[in-house]
Amino acid sequence: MRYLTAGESHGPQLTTILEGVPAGLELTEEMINEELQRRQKGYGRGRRMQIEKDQIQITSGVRHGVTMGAPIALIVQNNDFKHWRKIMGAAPISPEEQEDVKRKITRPRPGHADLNGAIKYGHRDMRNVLERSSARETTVRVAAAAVAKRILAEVGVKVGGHVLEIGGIKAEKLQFSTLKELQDRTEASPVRCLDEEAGEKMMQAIDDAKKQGDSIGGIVEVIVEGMPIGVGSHVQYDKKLEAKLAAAIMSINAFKGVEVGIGFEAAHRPGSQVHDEIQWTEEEGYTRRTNNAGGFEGGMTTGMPIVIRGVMKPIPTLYKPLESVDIDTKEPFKASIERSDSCAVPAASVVAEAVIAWELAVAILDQFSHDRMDSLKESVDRHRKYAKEF
Ligand SMILES: Cc1cc2nc3c(=O)[nH]c(=O)nc-3n(C[C@H](O)[C@H](O)[C@H](O)COP(=O)(O)O)c2cc1C
Ligand SMILES: C=C(O[C@@H]1CC(C(=O)O)=C[C@@H](OP(=O)(O)O)[C@H]1O)C(=O)O
Repeated sequence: MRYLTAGESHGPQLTTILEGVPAGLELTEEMINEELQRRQKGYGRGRRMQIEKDQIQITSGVRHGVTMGAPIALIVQNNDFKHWRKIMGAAPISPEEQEDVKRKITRPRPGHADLNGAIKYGHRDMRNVLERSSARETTVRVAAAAVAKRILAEVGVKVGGHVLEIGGIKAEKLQFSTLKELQDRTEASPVRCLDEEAGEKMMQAIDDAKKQGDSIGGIVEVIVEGMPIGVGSHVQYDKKLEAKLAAAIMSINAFKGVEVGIGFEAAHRPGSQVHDEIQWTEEEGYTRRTNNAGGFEGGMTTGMPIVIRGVMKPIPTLYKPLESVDIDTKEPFKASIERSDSCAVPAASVVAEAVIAWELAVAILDQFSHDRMDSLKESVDRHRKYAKEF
C-alpha cells in the first residue's frame, strides 16, 4: 500500500491517491471527516483554522461505502484559496495590482524551509517553497491514515495519541485503562492532554507565548494496542518496523526527535532494569512483565503496546522576529510579521497518530499480503493463534 500527496497550502485543493487498499473495506466520507476534525481542533492554532472546515471528497475507489481494490483518490478543498487566487496565479491581475500581488518573498524565516528550499530549487520567490513545506499538507496525510486506521480496526489494532508536554509543562497524571478512554479524555481536552490541571497550564503557556509574539513546542505520545507479534523483520535494515515508525514521526513538520519505550532513559539504567522479562500463559501466549522496549525487539513487534514519542520544536514563524538576511539585498532584517500558529503540538499529536497508523497498516499488508479484507483478517487471526501456541 502506498500514497502520494499533492497541493499547495493556499492553492485550490489538497489531493492524495492511495494504492493497494484491499477490497471489501467499509469506508465513508464521514469516517475520514472525523479524523480531519480532530486535527483541526487543537488549542494554539492561528486564524487559518477558523477559515478551513476540512471535508473529504472521495472521488474514486469506493462504491456504496465499500472499497473496490482500485486506487482511492481523496480531495480536500482549501477554503482560504478564494483569498489567494491572484497571488497563486489563478486569477487575472490588473496592471495596478501587479506590484502588490507579484511581490516576492525574499526574507527567509529561521526554522522554516524557506532558504534551503529556495537554494535547492532556484526560487527567488520563496512562496514557491513555503506553499508546499507548510503543514497544511498534513490534512491529507491524516485522511490517508483514516483509511489505514479502518484496516487496522478490522484486524484488532487500535491507535491513540496524546500530548505529554507543552512549553516545558509536563503532564503528570497519565493513567488510563483503555485506549478508548484515552481517546475520549484527550478529545475533551483543548490541548489533547490526559492531565486536566497540566492542560490548563499548557493553555496559559500558549496564551503567554502568543502575547509575547513567541511560539512553543512540546512532546506527543502515540500508543498502539493489538499488533500481532513478529511484524517487521530483523533480517534487513529497511525491514525494521521500529525504524520506519521513527522515520514517520520525523517526517512530520517541525519534529526533531523520537524515542520508543523508555528511549533515552535506557542510557542511564543497567540491562536488568531495561529488558522486559518474558512469560507465557495459555490465555495470552507470550507477554512481558514490563514494556520498556515500547513494543519492539529486533525491529519486530513484541505484541506488547507500541509506545512512541516525538518532540516538536516551537513554530518557526514568529511575531517577535529573529535575525535573517534578505536574499535580494543580502542586508540583515528583523521583521517578518505573518499569520501563524503559536503552538501546534495538540494538532500534531493527531498527525503523529496518523503517520504511525499508516506505517502499521502498510506493515500488516506487506506481511499478510491480501487483496481482500476477509482473507486478510483470516490470515492475521491464524498468525495470532500460531504465535500464542508457539
Ligand atoms: C500541525 C502543524 C502546524 C504548523 N503550523 C505552522 C505555522 O503556523 N507556522 C509555521 O511557521 N510553522 C508551522 N508548522 C511547522 C512548519 O511546517 C515546519 O517547521 C516547516 O515545514 C519546516 O520543517 P521542519 O521544521 O520539519 O524542518 C506547523 C507544523 C505542524 C505539524
Ligand atoms: C493550514 C494549516 O497549517 C498551516 C501550517 C503552516 C506552516 O507553515 O506549516 C502555516 C500556517 O498557514 P497560514 O500561513 O496559511 O496561516 C498554518 O495555518 C493546517 O494545518 O491545515
